[in-house]
Amino acid sequence: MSTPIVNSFLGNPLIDLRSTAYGGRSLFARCSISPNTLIHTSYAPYAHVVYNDFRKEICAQCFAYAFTSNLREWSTKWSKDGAATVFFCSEECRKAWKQDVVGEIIAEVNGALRKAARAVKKSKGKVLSPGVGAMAEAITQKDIDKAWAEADAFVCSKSTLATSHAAPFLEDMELEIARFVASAIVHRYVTDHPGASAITTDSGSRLDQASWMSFLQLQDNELPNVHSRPYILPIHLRIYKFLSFALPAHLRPYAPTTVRVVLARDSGNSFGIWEGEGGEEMFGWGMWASASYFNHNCAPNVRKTRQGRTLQFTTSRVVEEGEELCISYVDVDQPRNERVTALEERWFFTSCSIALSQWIQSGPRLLGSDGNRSRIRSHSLKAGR
Ligand SMILES: C[S@@+](CC[C@H](N)C(=O)[O-])C[C@H]1O[C@@H](n2cnc3c(N)ncnc32)[C@H](O)[C@@H]1O
Repeated sequence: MSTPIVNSFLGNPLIDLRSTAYGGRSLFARCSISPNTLIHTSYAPYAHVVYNDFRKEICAQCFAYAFTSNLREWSTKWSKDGAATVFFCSEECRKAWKQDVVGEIIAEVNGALRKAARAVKKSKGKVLSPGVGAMAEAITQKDIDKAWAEADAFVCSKSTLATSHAAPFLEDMELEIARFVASAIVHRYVTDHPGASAITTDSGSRLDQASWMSFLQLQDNELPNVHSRPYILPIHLRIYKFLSFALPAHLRPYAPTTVRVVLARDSGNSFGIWEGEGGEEMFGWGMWASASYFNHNCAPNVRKTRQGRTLQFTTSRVVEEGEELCISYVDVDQPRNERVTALEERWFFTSCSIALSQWIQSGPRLLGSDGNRSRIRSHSLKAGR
């Protein structure tokens, strides 16, 4: 059965989602738009993770950074037996977070995942993933499907995942990815169990308009991602097996239908959670589903800013009726070859000829003072817009 189309932009008089000939779907101006016009707001990430190293320094609600306030860590906390302790910049943020039960469940899950990771490490139970290394160069969709089917069979045979001896060991960064996926599972669970949550979709402080349906419609980048980084498939399979072992029992049934879907959409659609405009640090990353329809241009006409957990998109110049609305995925001040490499490796496209020719003609001047500095930070596994 095909997934019904969820168009988050319906009803927005300014912008429209259309197909392009060069790069999937993209957003276009429905009318002439003045500079500095807010054209889209994406209220909260559907899935996100703050790196464990930043846990005490980042407000769990608004992502404020303690060091910006000359503090080493936040002192307002929430804690519960078995859950990961959560830190806030203010009582107001703590209250807002408490009101939205998703945060509390995620904290409990993070506690459970950490405990499971320790148990696995202690038991030294490393399970080798289905071998894909040898064929990584020429890997096809069929190979990937087969590897996931094998992982499904492994996960479904209860005995294999009954003890930590059988569950795979995850490196620190892999555990961060597992926590990211788990946050999407919690959102699904809470949506399916409205009694568990005070979540509403009409308030700016709650879930994005994004539902699981709209999440499913994000571009699936599994194959290009595996081609670009062949080592990622065994990692993804390990994360799936680990979560199937480590998730609390009520969330475990979501793993088979969620883990692969989220991992296939993470690359190419996620945004880094940065210190702020022009900030140096990336604290983690998230997926704001409705924010992921802006295509890239090295001479962008839209600027992305983050206000707490909300992403806002604002025009940086006059945009004509019918013109495409683009952000830049990379630092426009980077040398051209670096931008091209980053776009190819992380967003899987090379056909940015229009964007590049515009950039070459105008130079970085045109992009100058709009404050849009979406940088790419290389990491063994992650890079963020
Ligand atoms: C965040 S998504 C943007 C929305 C996407 N076009 C869609 O249909 O879902 C990023 C992906 O869009 C495509 N894309 C974005 N900008 C592009 C460009 N300038 N040239 C070619 N493809 C582009 C690439 O496939 C990239 O991985």
